[in-house]
Amino acid sequence: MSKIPVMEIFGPTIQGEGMVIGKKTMFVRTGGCDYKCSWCDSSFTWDGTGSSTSMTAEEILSDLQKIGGDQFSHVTISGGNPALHKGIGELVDHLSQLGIETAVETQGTFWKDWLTDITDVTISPKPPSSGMTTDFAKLDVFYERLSKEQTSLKVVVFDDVDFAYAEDIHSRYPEFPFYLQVGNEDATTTNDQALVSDLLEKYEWLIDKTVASKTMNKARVLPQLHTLVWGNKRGV
Ligand SMILES: C[S@@+](CC[C@H](N)C(=O)[O-])C[C@H]1O[C@@H](n2cnc3c(N)ncnc32)[C@H](O)[C@@H]1O
Ligand SMILES: Nc1nc2[nH]cc(C(=O)O)c2c(=O)[nH]1
Ligand code: SF4
Ligand SMILES: [Mg+2]
Repeated sequence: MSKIPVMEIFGPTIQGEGMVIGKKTMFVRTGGCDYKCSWCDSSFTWDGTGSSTSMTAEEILSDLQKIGGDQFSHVTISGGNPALHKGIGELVDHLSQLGIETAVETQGTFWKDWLTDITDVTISPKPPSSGMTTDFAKLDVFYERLSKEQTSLKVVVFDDVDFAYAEDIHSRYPEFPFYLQVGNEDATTTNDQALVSDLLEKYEWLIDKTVASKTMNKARVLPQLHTLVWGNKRGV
């Protein structure tokens, strides 16, 4: 039984991003990441400013039920990079035995076999503005092993260079549904009004870029809905 470092368990809330945006879900956020994106909105999972609790799959399930009661049937596992942790396989087994759907958010750098049992897999390769470099051989493994029904690609875009990177990703992996997401440049501000106005302006810019791109005819463009509703608040 391998333990999982857990930073936070919260919900039910709505999935604010990507392929199941708007869906009611619980969140399990794991600690630790192999990346350190310059603009990471969850850097407390890896920069030493947050603390994790080492938990078994059974303990996580019990907390989910304690916090969410019978008011959920979907659990999103995010991080950090949840694909660093072997023990999540057991959690996914328990949840699917209970008829609870699962989602995972990962950047596509480490494969785990339990990923094939996840209902909604979001792979989010990182554009140049993050400061990270994509290992395409690793992404190819995800493309080979996951079905297009259970998977989506989501690229966060901050500028023109990121948009060109997004076009490249979508072209390389055409079978996976593709999502563009507005980048939040200030993931710590508490000035919600200024943040929302800035994010909506960025959203319009990203829509304009998408409309003008023949590569993006099938793409979907989304904001982070939770940020528009709750700003940079944690645990929502
Ligand atoms: C915090 S990450 C955790 C999962 C995984 N490490 C990953 O990056 O895919 C969850 C999602 O938030 C996105 N994200 C992180 N910081 C962001 C920001 N400042 N603006 C918009 N999206 C952001 C990531 O790209 C990813 O899609
Ligand atoms: N509501 C809500 N939706 C989300 N979608 C992805 C999130 C994440 O941090 O991985 C997230 C989050 O933290 N909250
Ligand atoms: S890969 Fe995800 S969790 Fe890791 S630093 Fe980047 S955005 Fe943050
Ligand atoms: Mg987030």
